[in-house]
Amino acid sequence: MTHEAVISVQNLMKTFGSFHAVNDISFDVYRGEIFGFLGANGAGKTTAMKMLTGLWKPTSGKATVAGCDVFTQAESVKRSIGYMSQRFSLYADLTVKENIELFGGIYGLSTRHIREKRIELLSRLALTDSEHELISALPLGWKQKLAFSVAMLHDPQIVFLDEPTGGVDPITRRQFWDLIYEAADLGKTIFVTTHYMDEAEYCDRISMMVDGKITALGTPDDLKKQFLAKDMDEVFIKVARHTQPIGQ
Ligand SMILES: Nc1ncnc2c1ncn2[C@@H]1O[C@H](COP(=O)(O)OP(=O)(O)OP(=O)(O)O)[C@@H](O)[C@H]1O
Repeated sequence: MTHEAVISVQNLMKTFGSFHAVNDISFDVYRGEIFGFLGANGAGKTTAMKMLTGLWKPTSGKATVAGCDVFTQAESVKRSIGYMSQRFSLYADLTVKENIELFGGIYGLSTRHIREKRIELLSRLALTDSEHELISALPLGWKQKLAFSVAMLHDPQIVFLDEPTGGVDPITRRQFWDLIYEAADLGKTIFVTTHYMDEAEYCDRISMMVDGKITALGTPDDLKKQFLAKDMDEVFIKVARHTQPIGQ
């Protein structure tokens, strides 16, 4: 991890009528960092992520992602990032190979480049024998690993993961996180939302949102100390109940 900010957010707001779904958030994320974006249901994570991925225009504030302004360069933001969500990732009725070719095409890669990427990716994931299987036939854990690799096909600097491991068992989740670590070691920045507190422990830093605001931000160890908590579960519960950090 370096101290070069690749995501920079200042006083970002998203308002629906008079309701502030994202209310004046500010933070930086550094190159090669694994940044956990946590919060209870309805806290504003998805809204913030939609603004940072160039899908929704913020109401006010400032944000740059991979050097692009989310207000004025939303299309460049989309080209510079990878995105994977549990809800939308691969096409279930296409084969593994077809999905890779489809997304490679969407990302603008040449046929030769897609082929090279496909061979390398399937070999790395030990999926070469499954390339003609339909996505719907793969176990969930494999789908998610494949979806992550497909989100990185175009070699983006930053990848946004929206609850990427929902519904899979702890061992498969751990394997998924090995892929995340490999990507971070290569200098990729990972911005990840999760509801699993064991995964929060794997992040370099974590922010926690409550009612549209970031109410805690730091390394897992910092937050445990700050909130006198034995683990991230306890930190989360204290933050979500608006408990003030000790000494404030
Ligand atoms: N288009 C919209 N119009 C009005 N309110 C919205 C809209 N989108 C989101 N909201 C509201 O903004 C708040 C934040 O929602 P958001 O989906 O960002 O939360 P979240 O932290 O991602 O929750 P979850 O963990 O359940 O996905 C919620 O109260 C939601 O109802």
